[in-house]
Amino acid sequence: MATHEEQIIAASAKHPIVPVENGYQYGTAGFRMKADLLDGITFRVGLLASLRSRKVDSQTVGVMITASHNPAQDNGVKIVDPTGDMLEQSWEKFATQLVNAKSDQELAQRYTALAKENKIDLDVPARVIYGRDTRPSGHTLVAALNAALDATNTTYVDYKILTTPQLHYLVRATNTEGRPDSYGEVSEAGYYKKLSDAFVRCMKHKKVDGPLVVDCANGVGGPKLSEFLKYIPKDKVDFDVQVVNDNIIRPELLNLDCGADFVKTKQRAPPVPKPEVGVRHCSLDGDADRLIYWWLDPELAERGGFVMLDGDRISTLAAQFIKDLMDRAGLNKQEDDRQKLRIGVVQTAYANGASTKHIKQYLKLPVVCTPTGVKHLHHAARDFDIGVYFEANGHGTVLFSHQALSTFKDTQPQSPAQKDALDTLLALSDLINQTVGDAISDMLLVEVILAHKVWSLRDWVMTYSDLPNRLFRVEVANKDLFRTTDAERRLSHPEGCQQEIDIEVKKYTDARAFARASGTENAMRVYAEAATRMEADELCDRVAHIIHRWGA
Ligand SMILES: CC(=O)N[C@H]1[C@@H](OP(=O)(O)O)O[C@H](CO)[C@@H](O)[C@@H]1O
Ligand SMILES: [Mg+2]
Repeated sequence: MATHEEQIIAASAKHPIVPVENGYQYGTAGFRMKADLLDGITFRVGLLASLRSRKVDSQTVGVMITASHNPAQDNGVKIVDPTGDMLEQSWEKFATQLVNAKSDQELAQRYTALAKENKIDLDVPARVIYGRDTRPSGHTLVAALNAALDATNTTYVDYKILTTPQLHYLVRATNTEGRPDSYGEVSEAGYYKKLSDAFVRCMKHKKVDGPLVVDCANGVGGPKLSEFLKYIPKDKVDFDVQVVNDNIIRPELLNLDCGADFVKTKQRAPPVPKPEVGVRHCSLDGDADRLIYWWLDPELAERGGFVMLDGDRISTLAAQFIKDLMDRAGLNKQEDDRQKLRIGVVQTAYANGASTKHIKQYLKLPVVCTPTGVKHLHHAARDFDIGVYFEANGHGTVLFSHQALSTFKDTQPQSPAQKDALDTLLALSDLINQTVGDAISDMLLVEVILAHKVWSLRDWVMTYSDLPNRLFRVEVANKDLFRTTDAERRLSHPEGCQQEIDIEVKKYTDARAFARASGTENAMRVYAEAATRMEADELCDRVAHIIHRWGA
């Protein structure tokens, strides 16, 4: 029988890597690029997934093939850990090492070396499950992945087309099957049943505030949302959803002038289908893990008629609602601070300053700022019993600790109102995807909160006023010259650059600006906010000039 190394060498020869000058790096979103570069990379990620499974006592590891909001010709591949979280950060460098091996032989040797260094027994079973978004290239990448799984004697299940959060759900459900902490039935249908059951429990005696048009970016969210809607019992909840931009037959339409990323970055409605004034809308991204609400409101003229409710808004809404429920459930009353459940919000530097102020001063909750990338937010949110985290772009979720869940379950209610609050908290913990940000689950969360509060989108947006802001992309010769500190809010390098930014920021009212190298693109990003639109634009311009000059 051929050894592992021989099997890997033979299989790898059919999935060659395309060398690039600076090598590949497992980044915020795994490996993501033009799909035609990804065959060899996906093969090698398959090798790592099998090592990872063997490292974690043969638990099931996930692989997701998606490029989210990127154009249709791109694709990407990333690993999901057994808990449903993203790949443990200390393993990202192993992915980078395998992918940058120069030959099939070197690859096989690195594989064996990694196994040895990490004390991985290559004879124990390895289990992997995987899914992909609607991109046509996903099909061939799956073949590369299978080849690696076969070469390493890994057992696998192909879940075919899924949203990214569905795969995360399935990984956690698989690894908790039959246990007291079972995450749900191990199937796509199980995911729909869990969400719809929790939604019905949350919506007892409540009504959804009118129709909702959901723009699915012409991605996987379209068919999956339509499927999910079939699970909602019409006699229990009247949820009038119109699914639009759900054309997955023409792949070139994916993320084209629609979807959450378009809405957030362009700050305008997708042109197609023509949005109706006053109707509630939301947009998902290409793999359905981001969510942005919006509508056209001619009466809010200072917003140009287009009003957007982004990740910061979802996060403040959720934090306030959960805090209020905990008050009503009598859980914030404990005299002893050590017994209190700690609720907190995690944001990045891109969160609008007005949202941060609102959370601190009005909701009186702690706010933590982390570097960009959901893995950082997810990690920080774990430090709370109830950790609410969202990136401004609409990616996020709420994490409940074991302590929080057992408190919700074990508290004996003294009144019907208290019972109701405790039931709702428990139902919310099932409704919210705890593994990763999930646009479908987050949308249901928003609908539940608005229904409980009997709020329109306008009521929601009136909770505070966003500071006008601008996000700008600056191309520089070498973005690596720029290094950040203080959760990316300041530049430590090149020395002297931050001082110049500080001088500009001081010239404006309520202003804030920062620059950082993008982790997903070869460019610098500059963000600025200030009291007025003009000031924010001008400040952004000036900081962009500074970055341009230092980066030349
Ligand atoms: C300003 C911005 O939206 N940045 C995005 C973007 O990261 P950059 O490192 O800024 O390219 O892509 C990340 C992955 O999707 C996402 O987590 C992040 O929020
Ligand atoms: Mg996405």
